[in-house]
Amino acid sequence: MSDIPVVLLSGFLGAGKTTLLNDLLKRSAFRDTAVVINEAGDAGIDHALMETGGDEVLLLEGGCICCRLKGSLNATLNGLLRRRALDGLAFERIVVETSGLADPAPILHALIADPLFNRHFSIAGVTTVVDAANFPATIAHHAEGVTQVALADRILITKADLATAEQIALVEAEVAALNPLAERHLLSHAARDGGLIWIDAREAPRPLRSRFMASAVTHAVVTASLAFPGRLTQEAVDTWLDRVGDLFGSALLRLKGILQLEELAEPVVLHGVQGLVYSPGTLPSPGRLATENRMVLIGRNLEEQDLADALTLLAAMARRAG
Ligand SMILES: Nc1nc2c(ncn2[C@@H]2O[C@H](COP(=O)(O)OP(=O)(O)OP(=O)(O)O)[C@@H](O)[C@H]2O)c(=O)[nH]1
Repeated sequence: MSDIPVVLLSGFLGAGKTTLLNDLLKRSAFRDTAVVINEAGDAGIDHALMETGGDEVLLLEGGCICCRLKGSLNATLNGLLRRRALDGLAFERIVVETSGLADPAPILHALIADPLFNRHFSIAGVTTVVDAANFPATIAHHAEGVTQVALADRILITKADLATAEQIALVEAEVAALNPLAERHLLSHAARDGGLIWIDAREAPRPLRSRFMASAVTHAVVTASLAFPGRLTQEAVDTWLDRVGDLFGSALLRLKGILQLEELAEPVVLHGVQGLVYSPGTLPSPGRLATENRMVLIGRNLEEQDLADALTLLAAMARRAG
């Protein structure tokens, strides 16, 4: 896969997204990163900026690129791609800072529905920033705060220096209830690592702790995942996806899978958002995922058992070797 990985950086208003981006942009390992921001006013990026053209694309001192969202995200990404081809703008990865009130699901949906996006880019995960002091209040009043956490592949809990140990423990428990599978990190002004924004969803996820993991506690967000052996035909996967679409419709917020297909030597990656499923391709170095299938379903207002049943059905469709 020679496509450009795109990470969505999500998190509620003031949670600390820009602060993390500033740290990321100082790291030499990320000098070939393009950052898309969507603030109308000041970028908040505190590097010395050097304009490379009359438009919204800025070359930062350390070599990174900062680009203001103009029109749709798809148009902005394609604009960056054009500038890369025509003006030699150099970047290998993109981080998109989403608005604090944005639900990542429609953003992911718009990206994967676009054939041009799929030809040149791939989704490399959602990283969500959570404010240790304010998270309970955020999710009590804003549904977007819940979805931002539920759909994350990695969660960074910021402002640990402003919260008590009890507050942090409460936030960690709430975050784990909403999204038991995401990796979690605690950050403060003294201990910050913007590099953690980066996550490649195509990399092997961490092992599941049990055959089934489900969490249905708060805010009606349910997550279920299953690891299972065997190989699936493309036809079986298509049938299963149709079935899942019919059963859950738009209540299924997200689907993430790594599957062994009979037709392919390497495991294939699947992303589904709001009824649309796409595959960015196969995992070139699957490591321990060379033989196993994994599927994660995240839904809203669904029964945990229904998600588990759908996963069991998929596992039953896999043929065992020999
Ligand atoms: N004490 C402390 N303050 C932090 C930390 N992270 C961010 N802040 C502060 O929180 C405020 C908001 O941070 P931003 O990085 O601008 O947050 P944002 O998510 O980009 O905000 P929006 O653009 O409004 O969505 C700033 O004053 C930061 O300095 C942290 O770990 N500790």
